[in-house]
Amino acid sequence: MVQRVLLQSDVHSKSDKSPVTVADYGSQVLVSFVLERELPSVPFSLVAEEDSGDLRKESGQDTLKRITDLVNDTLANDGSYSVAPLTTEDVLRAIDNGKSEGGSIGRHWVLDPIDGTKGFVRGDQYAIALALLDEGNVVLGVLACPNLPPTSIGSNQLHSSSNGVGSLFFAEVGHGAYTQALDGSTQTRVHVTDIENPEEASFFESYEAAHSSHDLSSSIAEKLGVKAPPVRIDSQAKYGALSRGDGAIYLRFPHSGYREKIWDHAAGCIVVSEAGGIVMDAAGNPLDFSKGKFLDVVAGIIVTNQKLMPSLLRAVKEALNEKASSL
Ligand SMILES: Nc1ncnc2c1ncn2[C@@H]1O[C@H](COP(=O)(O)OS(=O)(=O)O)[C@@H](OP(=O)(O)O)[C@H]1O
Ligand SMILES: [Mg+2]
Ligand SMILES: [Mg+2]
Ligand SMILES: [Mg+2]
Repeated sequence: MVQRVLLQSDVHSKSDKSPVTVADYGSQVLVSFVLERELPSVPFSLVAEEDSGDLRKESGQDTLKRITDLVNDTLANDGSYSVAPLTTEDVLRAIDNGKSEGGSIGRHWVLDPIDGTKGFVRGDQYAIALALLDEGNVVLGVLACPNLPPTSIGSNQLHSSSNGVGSLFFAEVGHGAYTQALDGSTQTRVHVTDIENPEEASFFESYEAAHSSHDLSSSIAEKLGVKAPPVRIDSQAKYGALSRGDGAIYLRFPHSGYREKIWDHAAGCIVVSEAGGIVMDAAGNPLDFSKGKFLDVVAGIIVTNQKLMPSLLRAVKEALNEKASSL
């Protein structure tokens, strides 16, 4: 809904030049509000992407007002909470609830209120991604993908909003991964594909070439013998689609200097792992979510099933060596 009516004036640029919209802030306010109310007995710590800095400036006042109206309309339409309308101060405070640093001690919620903001603004794929860290390990993950159809996708169905209902994925450590349509239909367990032959595999990568090297992934795919063209979609919807076998491999190789954040991978990582897949960095290390808000990965992130991982790792090492020797 917000995606459909979003005005260009509601898209802003952050200090790192990435976009943020009233929907990113509004989603962070709503998730923070609901977590606090639903789980009052759990000490509340939230590591979330957005902060209130720009909204506290004079230039941010109109945006803050629009976020507050959006959140109040959403709460009123939903009707689950009978509370007085939130003030702009309440909204700033709810956003700032997301300031925790995470780490290896205790429990922390990890939130990307809109992952794939560029996809959201384009009308393509995006996700709301929430995970729970316990002593540095991801123990719970939920991915809502409003534009990802609940049935398996082909590459031709991905680049425009689905007018129908989207997909929800969730996983708890040791209990498998599940999906259901976002309208609340029955839950089904998901499994990654059991393809062993890379010639039958297809792979996902970022839609945005600025977020992941398409050249490197194409060289890896070629070495591995993958025949299908890349399926490019925004956000952790890639992890969701992979968890139910829509594709076999996800390759992510950010350009040098970029540091990955935990909220871009925590929920997706547990969904895929509980669906039987493996998520590693390019050196074959598991992702370490215990170091605060950054993920220190070697070169990039690769995801696939147990059978394909050894040959994928070999192809990645070869492609990275070739790239290094050509520099
Ligand atoms: N330069 C650069 N390199 C690598 N990654 C970056 C970069 N800039 C941003 N980001 C992060 O990418 C998140 C979305 O990327 P995705 O790969 O999921 O989607 S896509 O690239 O838009 O297709 C995106 O998440 P959101 O900000 O939540 O949309 C960013 O955290
Ligand atoms: Mg962002
Ligand atoms: Mg993100
Ligand atoms: Mg985001």
